[in-house]
Amino acid sequence: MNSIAPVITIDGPSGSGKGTVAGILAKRLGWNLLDSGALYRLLAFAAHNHGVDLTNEELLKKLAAHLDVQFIAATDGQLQRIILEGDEVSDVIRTESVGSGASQVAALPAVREALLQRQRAFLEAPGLVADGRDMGTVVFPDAPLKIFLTASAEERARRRYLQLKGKVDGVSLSSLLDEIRARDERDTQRAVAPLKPAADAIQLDSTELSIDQVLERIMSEIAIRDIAG
Ligand SMILES: Nc1ncnc2c1ncn2[C@@H]1O[C@H](COP(=O)(O)OP(=O)(O)OP(=O)(O)O)[C@@H](O)[C@H]1O
Ligand SMILES: Nc1ccn([C@H]2C[C@H](O)[C@@H](COP(=O)(O)O)O2)c(=O)n1
Repeated sequence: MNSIAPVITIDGPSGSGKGTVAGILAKRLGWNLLDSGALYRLLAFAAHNHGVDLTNEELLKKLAAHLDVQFIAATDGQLQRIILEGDEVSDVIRTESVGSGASQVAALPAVREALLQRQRAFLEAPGLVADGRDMGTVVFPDAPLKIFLTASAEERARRRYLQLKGKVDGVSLSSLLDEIRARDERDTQRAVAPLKPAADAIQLDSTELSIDQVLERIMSEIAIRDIAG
């Protein structure tokens, strides 16, 4: 176990429920939270604002190293807030187009390298819940509990549809399914830190499970390992 504090990693494809589960778990345990996907989303969003092409690895690396971002922890009545260059961007970075841009910049080795230390710096006492694609394989390989959360692409598209319906114009189930499949393909097939379960990860298929059932499973793994004090 890390000498600073324990880490629980939750990796998996888009829409599997990682972010939801990681947020609830961090709150329940009173631990810190790393939403690593938000860093890639912020980079894609900042690149768009600064007119940087999503294939320009050298400029993206510099932008990643100097990203002016603040994560404000969730409080009882409020979700975590994200501030980029002084502006609140918590909602605008959640669109599927920013997600797609994030998936493109995330395939660039220099970008991943530039964001590595920034992600590891989230590890502070009393502990960290980190969600993403390579938390258990690359960023925190010594984590005492690694979860790989999946669900069928159809179920993930259905969840996303329910999440966006009424909030985003022109959203359709079939286009969400296409986007999820395209993102899965890019995230699993890239050469560097592809989405895959760590050898010692517990694989959890949430297709037929509620959020509470997923949390219950993870809490029982925490209890078995006695990692939360
Ligand atoms: N087990 C579940 N059953 C039903 N709905 C769920 C479940 N888990 C998550 N959801 C819902 O699915 C949607 C997507 O979940 P979430 O954003 O946590 O996924 P994610 O894996 O973090 O996706 P991304 O990687 O794209 O950020 C949310 O609306 C969430 O409430
Ligand atoms: N550890 C991570 C986290 C995210 N990414 C990339 C791949 C995703 O498609 C994109 C957005 O992530 P999300 O917010 O949907 O979890 O960012 C990654 O490569 N590694």
